[in-house]
Amino acid sequence: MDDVLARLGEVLEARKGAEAGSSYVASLYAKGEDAILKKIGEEATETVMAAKDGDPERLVHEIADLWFHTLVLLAHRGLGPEVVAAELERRFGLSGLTEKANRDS
Ligand SMILES: N=c1c2ncn([C@@H]3O[C@H](COP(=O)(O)OP(=O)(O)OP(=O)(O)O)[C@@H](O)[C@H]3O)c2ncn1[C@@H]1O[C@H](COP(=O)(O)O)[C@@H](O)[C@H]1O
Repeated sequence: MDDVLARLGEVLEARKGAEAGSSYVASLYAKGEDAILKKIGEEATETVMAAKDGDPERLVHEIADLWFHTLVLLAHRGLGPEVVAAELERRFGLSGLTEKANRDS
């Protein structure tokens, strides 16, 4: 899983050098950050609607769209998926320590 996110992050970084209109991501960068934020808002709404709808395939599709557009935002800000992975890992480590402390007390 880390690998596909890392490879996608590299493609998103490389698209910064692409001509506007040459690809979906290049076009989104050219429209500016507000356009990326708008897509994130739309995909978040579509995720909620898919969850209410109850179709698991549609839910996975919409969450993939949501993750994808958040990765585009990160890349636009000069960041890669590894920064979010590191933050989640840090939290997981903290919660692991808390659980261990509770067990040991
Ligand atoms: N993973 C994705 C990906 N997920 C979703 N999307 C696009 O995100 C958009 C989702 O928007 P919507 O659901 O609103 O669908 P839509 O109505 O077609 O989109 P809009 O016209 O409203 O923008 C669609 O156009 C999808 O094609 C993606 N576009 C690209 N990628 C990956 O990003 C890489 C770079 O993409 P390109 O720059 O297009 O080569 C590719 O190799 C892919 O791996």
